Amino acid sequence: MNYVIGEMRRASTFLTRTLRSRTIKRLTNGGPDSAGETIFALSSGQGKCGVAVIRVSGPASALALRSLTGPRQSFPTPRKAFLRSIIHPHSEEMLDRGLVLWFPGPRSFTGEDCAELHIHGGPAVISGVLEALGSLSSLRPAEAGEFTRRAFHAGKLDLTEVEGLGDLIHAETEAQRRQALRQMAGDLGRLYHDWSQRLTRCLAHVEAFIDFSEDELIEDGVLNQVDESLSQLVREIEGHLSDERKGERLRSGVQVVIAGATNAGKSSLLNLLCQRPAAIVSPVAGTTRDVVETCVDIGGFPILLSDTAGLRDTQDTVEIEGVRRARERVQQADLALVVVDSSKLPRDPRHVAASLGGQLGEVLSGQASQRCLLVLNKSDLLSEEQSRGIQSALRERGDLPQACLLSCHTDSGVNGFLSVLKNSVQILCGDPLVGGPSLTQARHRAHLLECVRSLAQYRQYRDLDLALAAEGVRLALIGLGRITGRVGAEEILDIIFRDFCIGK
Ligand SMILES: Nc1nc2c(ncn2[C@@H]2O[C@H](COP(=O)(O)OP(=O)(O)OP(=O)(O)O)[C@@H](O)[C@H]2O)c(=O)[nH]1
Ligand SMILES: [K+]
Ligand SMILES: [Mg+2]
Repeated sequence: MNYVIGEMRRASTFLTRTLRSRTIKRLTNGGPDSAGETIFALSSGQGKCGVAVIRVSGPASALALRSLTGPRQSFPTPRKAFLRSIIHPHSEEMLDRGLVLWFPGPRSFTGEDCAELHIHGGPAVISGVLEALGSLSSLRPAEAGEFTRRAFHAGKLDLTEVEGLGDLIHAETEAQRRQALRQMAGDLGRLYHDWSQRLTRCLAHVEAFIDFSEDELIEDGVLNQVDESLSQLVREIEGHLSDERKGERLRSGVQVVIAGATNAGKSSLLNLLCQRPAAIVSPVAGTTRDVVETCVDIGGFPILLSDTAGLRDTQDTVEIEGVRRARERVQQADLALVVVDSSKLPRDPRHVAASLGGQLGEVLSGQASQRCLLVLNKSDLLSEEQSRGIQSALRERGDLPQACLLSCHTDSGVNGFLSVLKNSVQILCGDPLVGGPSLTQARHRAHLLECVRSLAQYRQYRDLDLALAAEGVRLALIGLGRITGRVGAEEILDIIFRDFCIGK
């Protein structure tokens, strides 16, 4: 978009006003109060290990490194590892020999001067070196997350990248690692940043229209272009939101519930999937009452598996509560594994599908859209003929969900079931490397919804009161900025300068 802006004076008034009274306040609280302090911490895990890494960040990092390596050893060149004796600065006792690294700011993780000491991982060595660092008056122990917070304030990472880093540290399965790594690399942040920039441009154009249209200093059609850009943006954000929570699910684990009639073998299936006797198995109907939960990795995807009480009518008050909890879990689950005792299915294959449909309805209680898999257990109890009959009934299963015939006792059919389960979970989580980056947190979803709502305000007031409409765009921008933690006056100015070619 090109504007015909005649007067520099007017333009600069507009800019100043944009800056002073309409700027979006920096959402990052300015910066760390602790800037200027030098912090240190053990960055590797607690407990005995081969190598431990101690990190130092802040202006006194060089001093700390010099103090702990003594005057007779040369100071390391940047970003290279050097073997050095680590010496207590006051007692001059040698504490260890290890690798030291020097990362002068701003080319460091935190953007500040940083040092790393790679020492032996024994508890006494670690505490000795930490004590030596603490004995230097300019240093103090870091608080939780303080290194990353400094990296954020230095602009090294935006909030989505910080969250990606946190997720990477906590990733337990391959797919979680891939998703976290992608987010940490800034894919998600870039997507939101691109949206922010487009919104900012729209906002600048609406504001310019408010200020200059009366004097006919502005091209016609500017607002139409804004309308079009905003509609396109809303479509993209809504597309990103309608991902069926794939990324969030992968991040926090897919909720899979095992449900069905008593004694169908639900607890046996749970134990088989987690490879340990997590739940009690017995021939007594109604053995499981509480929900039994366990986490399993199915083909790289994280699953939160819950075994539930068998569904039946009962007078036992404890069991009644168990059944209530089971039904609640089924409602909340991403995927239900409905377990059926196949040895109790009708002998006549023509009646198998109807019987399965009835049992399924009993478990799902009307939730037709619920994703589920049928697990026909105890196949070891079937005759060859029965087994063939069930298989053929399943081939013509009509509107029944996918079904697997297996035995928890002999493991027959279990591999086939595992691959069906993996496929279902993969569909629920998506491939974190394919397509746009996934929405991974409820926090992002909330801010994006806020953004879409605010853009509806723009449309609502566009022809009634342009100032109110512009406010909608501004609120949308704040919503997006909250996700990355970066919406600043400077960014608005950058775009205004670029688009308006003022003061080149
Ligand atoms: N023959 C055979 N028996 C099985 C199989 N799976 C489970 N069972 C037996 O079926 C009985 C019930 O198994 P559970 O795993 O306790 O069944 P459940 O569905 O959890 O039962 P509730 O918790 O009481 O609802 C036990 O005696 C198991 O040993 C199987 O594949 N074949
Ligand atoms: K049982
Ligand atoms: Mg059980």
